[in-house]
Amino acid sequence: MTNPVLDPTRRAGGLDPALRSALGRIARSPHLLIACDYDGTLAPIVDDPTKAVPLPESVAAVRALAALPQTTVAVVSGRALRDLATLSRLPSEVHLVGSHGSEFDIGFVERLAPELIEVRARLRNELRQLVADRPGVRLERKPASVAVHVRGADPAVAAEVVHAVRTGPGSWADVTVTQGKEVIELSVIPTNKGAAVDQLRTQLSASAVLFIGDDVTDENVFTNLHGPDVGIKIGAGESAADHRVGDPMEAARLLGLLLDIRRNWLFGERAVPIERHSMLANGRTVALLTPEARVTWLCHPKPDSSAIFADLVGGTPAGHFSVSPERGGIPLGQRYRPNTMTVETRWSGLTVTDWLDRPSADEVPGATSVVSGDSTLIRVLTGSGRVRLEFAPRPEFGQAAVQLQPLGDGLLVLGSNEPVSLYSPGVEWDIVEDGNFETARAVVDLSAAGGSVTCELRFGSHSLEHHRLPIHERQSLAERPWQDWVAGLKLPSTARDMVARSALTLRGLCHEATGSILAAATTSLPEEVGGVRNWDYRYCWLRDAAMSARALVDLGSLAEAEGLLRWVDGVVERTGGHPERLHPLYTVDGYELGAEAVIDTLPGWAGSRPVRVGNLANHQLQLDVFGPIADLLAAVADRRGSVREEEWRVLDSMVEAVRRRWHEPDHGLWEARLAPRHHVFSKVMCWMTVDRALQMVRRHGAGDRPEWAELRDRIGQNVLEYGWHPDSEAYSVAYGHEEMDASSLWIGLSGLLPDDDPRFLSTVLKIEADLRSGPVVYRYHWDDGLPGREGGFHVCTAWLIEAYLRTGRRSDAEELFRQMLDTAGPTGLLPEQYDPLAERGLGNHPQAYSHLGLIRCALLLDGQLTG
Ligand SMILES: O=P(O)(O)OC[C@H]1O[C@H](O[C@H]2O[C@H](CO)[C@@H](O)[C@H](O)[C@H]2O)[C@H](O)[C@@H](O)[C@@H]1O
Repeated sequence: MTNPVLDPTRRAGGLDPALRSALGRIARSPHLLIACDYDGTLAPIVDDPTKAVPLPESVAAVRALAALPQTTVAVVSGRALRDLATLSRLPSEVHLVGSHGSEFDIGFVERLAPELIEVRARLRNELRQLVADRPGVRLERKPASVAVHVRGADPAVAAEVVHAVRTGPGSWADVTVTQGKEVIELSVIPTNKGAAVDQLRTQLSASAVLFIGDDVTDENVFTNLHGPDVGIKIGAGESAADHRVGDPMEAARLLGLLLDIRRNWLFGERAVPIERHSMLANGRTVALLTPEARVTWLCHPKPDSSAIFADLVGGTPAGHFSVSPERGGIPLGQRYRPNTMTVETRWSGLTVTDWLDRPSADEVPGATSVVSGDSTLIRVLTGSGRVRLEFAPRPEFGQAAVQLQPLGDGLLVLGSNEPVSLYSPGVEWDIVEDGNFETARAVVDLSAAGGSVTCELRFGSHSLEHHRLPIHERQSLAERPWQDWVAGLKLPSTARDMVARSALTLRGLCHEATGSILAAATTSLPEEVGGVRNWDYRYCWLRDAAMSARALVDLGSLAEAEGLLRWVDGVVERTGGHPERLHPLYTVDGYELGAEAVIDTLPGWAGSRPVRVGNLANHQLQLDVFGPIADLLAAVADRRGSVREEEWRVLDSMVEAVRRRWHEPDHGLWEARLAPRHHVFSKVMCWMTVDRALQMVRRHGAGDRPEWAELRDRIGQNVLEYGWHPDSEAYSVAYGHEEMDASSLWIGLSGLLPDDDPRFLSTVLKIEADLRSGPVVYRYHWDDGLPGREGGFHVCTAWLIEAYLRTGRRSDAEELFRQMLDTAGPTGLLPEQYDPLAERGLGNHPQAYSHLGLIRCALLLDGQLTG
């Protein structure tokens, strides 16, 4: 394709919008190869080739780009490699390719065959004679070629020389002719910058190439570009490049802009602190809001499906729905409406009220097709000012092309698997295209709109009809079930509001249709900023879910436990009579997860890559999982006063599974990707499974099971004997391993050891000494085989608080609990971890473990639970 020559005086500030948008897109490639020509591109053309040095602005940009992760920079020049290295003085991170692509710095310089050396000698000799009496013409010798420069010659002489070279030695067999700016070059090996760039692309597995060049010799690179690649020609002349800039200085600015965009994308600059996000939920869908009311995370149709808004881990290009006052400013605050999952974000003159609705035919008599039974995200904007809206849905984690079609009172989202529509009466959308994606932008004047505008993002529906109920009634309908539910809880007086919010959060993580409970609402929020400990928690772990349901049972709500136990029943049934083959986690539907995968188009929260979906822990052996379920069954049975038939069946299966496998080493609850060990926690949980089963049969009239009692005692004796590490004077992480692990507190918390047993007391002291750091307790400090480190783990903090209480250290328990509460975000939510040095939350958010720990501690401190 040939482009018209653009105004070469154009400055980067006035960069062609198409080029700016192409730069924005390619800057977000998972692995980007940036290849630049040298003379005329990084270095302005000068008369004396030995004086061509790169612009300092270009050097700064390419150096910084080369230092970025997943980014490779190469200079592909017609110059001899050695000459290029000497003149450019670029650092070794920048790959150099010389002689028009035949000399590489990374290991595949071609050696000349003897016959080619002979041709080169003839060539040098012939050209020397040819230019001998031509003033201003000079030769440049390279390893496999000779360049004849005519820039210094009179134009008539130059033309004569070029003709003589071309028709003379240029016509020899074995000689390749390359003509550039005031230079003609004869090489004894075929050269082709296009092939060289392709070779680099393959070697580096680059997902896109950006190439900048000025000369005719760069054209075979431009011709080879395809797909997401971007080619930029400098200056005038025919070109196959899609874009053009005026001169090397403009190219330098362009590289600077690319650096800014890519760095921003890779490191998620200005990432919102994790704990400051609020969660919306309706028992079916979860979404996260930033403190500025930006919808930053929403997966659909299930909470473990792909995200349609993944801004949280991918920045703006990964999809968001933003609202803000046109005049700017930061919000005055954000809060949950009391005892609901409705979030209000307030600026001066603007309040945004967000909730996830679940319209149902029962609630809305005579409703029309707008009622799909699926989720609707409702955003009510009230106030008096002008408000800016940006709606950028990006289905499939931003990997599916999307179009927005204005229709009637809203927009249809086209390109998503499920129908999605945005009903937004009174909003005039401006649709902007960016590659395969469209974004809708609007400014609404709330005063002119009567003080309020409502946007309804309808999932599972393409209906843009008006809902017959007024919005305030729909808000009440959505809020009442939450309020009624909280009103029915037996909340402690200790941290009452925080406990209520934690309970609502756990309830929000429940997937009502199936009964499963998510471990957290997100994937890949990092355990270390910039680290690789990023996991997908949008699934139902047997352990976490059972502990969550247990916390709600303790608050007096059995429905979530009943739902979960039905889900567990289905999962156990699908093992085909082999409960010992239970996986640690399942999809919300109760099925096995697909393979763990990385979405390399997403840079991660604050640049913490990779972003993973799925979870390899799915294939681990974790023998502890039965304990929390048996504990939940026992708690439910005690509350309800009876045991259901399917619950006995599940209990029998669990005890049988423990009987068959308790003596095996396993991967343990922290899911370290290491060889199996005899984990103390797993053994204690096996003991607890049988202990709670016995408790149930004894309390609920199913007679005694002496063989269970014998099994329980055998497991108990085993772990008490082998789990103790004499050097640590404590129960350690695993048999024969000295390192401590917070989960070993369960030697006492489970009831296996009495509270006043010296071995428990000693274990508590050792864990406190080794693992507590200010307001948090780390899981462990042993080498789990992964690079980097992590924060303190909230649920471990909760376990230590319980251990303090059990061992008579109430004031320590109260103090640590207060510190734990202080780490929560402004709306009361907790992620998985906390970094006591940086004083910030880490890990997936909100995390069920953290909230169930908070609830249990408050109940214990209040004396409502005896432990
Ligand atoms: O592929 P490149 O990096 O652009 O190299 C092409 C040729 O560049 C050099 O010559 C050109 O730049 C000189 C300095 O500005 C200029 O005086 C000359 O007229 C240009 O043709 C270099 O000397 C050649 O070896 C390269 O083949």
